Amino acid sequence: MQTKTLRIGVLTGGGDCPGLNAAIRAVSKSLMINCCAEIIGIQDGFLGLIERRVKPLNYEDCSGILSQGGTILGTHNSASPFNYKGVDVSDKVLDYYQSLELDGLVVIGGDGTLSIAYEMSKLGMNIVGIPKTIDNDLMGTDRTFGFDTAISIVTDALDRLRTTGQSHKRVMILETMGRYAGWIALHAGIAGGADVILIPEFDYDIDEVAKACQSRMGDQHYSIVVIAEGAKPIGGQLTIRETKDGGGDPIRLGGVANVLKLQLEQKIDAEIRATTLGYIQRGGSPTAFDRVFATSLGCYAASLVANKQFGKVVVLQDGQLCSTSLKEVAHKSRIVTNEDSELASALSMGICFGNPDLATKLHSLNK
Ligand SMILES: Nc1ncnc2c1ncn2[C@@H]1O[C@H](COP(=O)(O)OP(=O)(O)O)[C@@H](O)[C@H]1O
Ligand SMILES: O=P(O)(O)OC[C@H]1O[C@](O)(COP(=O)(O)O)[C@@H](O)[C@@H]1O
Ligand SMILES: [Mg+2]
Repeated sequence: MQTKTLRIGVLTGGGDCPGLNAAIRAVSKSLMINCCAEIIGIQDGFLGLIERRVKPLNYEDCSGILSQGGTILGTHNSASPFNYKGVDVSDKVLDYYQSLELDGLVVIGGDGTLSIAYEMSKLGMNIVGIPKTIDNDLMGTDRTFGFDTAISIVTDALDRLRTTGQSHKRVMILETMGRYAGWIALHAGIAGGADVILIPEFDYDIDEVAKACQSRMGDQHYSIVVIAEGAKPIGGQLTIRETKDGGGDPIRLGGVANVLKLQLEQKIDAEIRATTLGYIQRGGSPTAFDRVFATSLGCYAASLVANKQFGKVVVLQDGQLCSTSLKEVAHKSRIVTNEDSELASALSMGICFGNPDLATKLHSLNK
């Protein structure tokens, strides 16, 4: 009796990030090598399932892409089957999935894409998730791929801002991405030796920030401030770059570095310059760490598919790869908490977070 070839779809959804091609390559090659699977690439995330655009991926398609940024499949960060131009087309997406005769679908995405994946799995799709995003804000995993590359890019930018800031005796502000989570700013801020790190999790007191910058002006004559795009002053508003219609969160953040510059100019006697790094943070080649991590996640996902362990997402917990249910990660977001060990290190190094409550936390740690 002839056994049916396994047919597996693969899609990448949400904002692109370095390592997507490494993950596509790993899950596809691993399934081809170990299960003789046929791989169907879904184009542009869930939009490809809505608009019925797919292309078979062969072994050669998945070769030579390990170090490439972006995604060979394309992606989309506002298309949802549950809200496509205001209409719920999830039943049509399910019909299309069935007509493709797929045995399963590997969804490489962040919190938004994996929330869609969870809802589609409840309708009957066999889905395995792989966590990606520069934001590192996915619940249930200690890390997502793309994050390491993003923080190394931001760290490099901070090293460069330091030499120009030092030469001109200026306050240099750098704005990072990350939506409502401060992971990129926190980790790159530590790696880049920032004096001030402002993140969405803790609203900042402008007087605290001004005090930290002013004291550095008298001593070192320059200072480095890292601010996450989702940070805001106590009692203030988010800085919104644009709102986009479509599914999910319509808010696109951006521009807070300039807001902070204007606020600080009222408070301190120093020249201030603001830089917004933007999409540079998620373009280009992944770091060696992200290549290895994305490869491991892809291979683990392939083994879940081979064992028909659907409704799961591969995660990293306490240094070990394992899986959790899509339900555990859907409709949630992981942010920096008071208990975070890197936050504690930063506080202990005297980095200002513009928040007196956090300084109190440090005092209680030292008691
Ligand atoms: N909580 C949610 N529930 C359902 N769908 C969501 C949710 N959040 C976002 N989405 C959908 O997922 C898309 C991708 O989310 P986004 O956060 O941009 O990317 P990522 O998958 O990288 O997190 C959004 O545009 C939206 O259509
Ligand atoms: O590409 P857009 O629509 O401007 O979105 C920008 C957002 O995407 C990100 O780069 C990545 O976020 P996701 O991983 O959720 O897609 C955020 O850091 C940023 O706020
Ligand atoms: Mg997201």
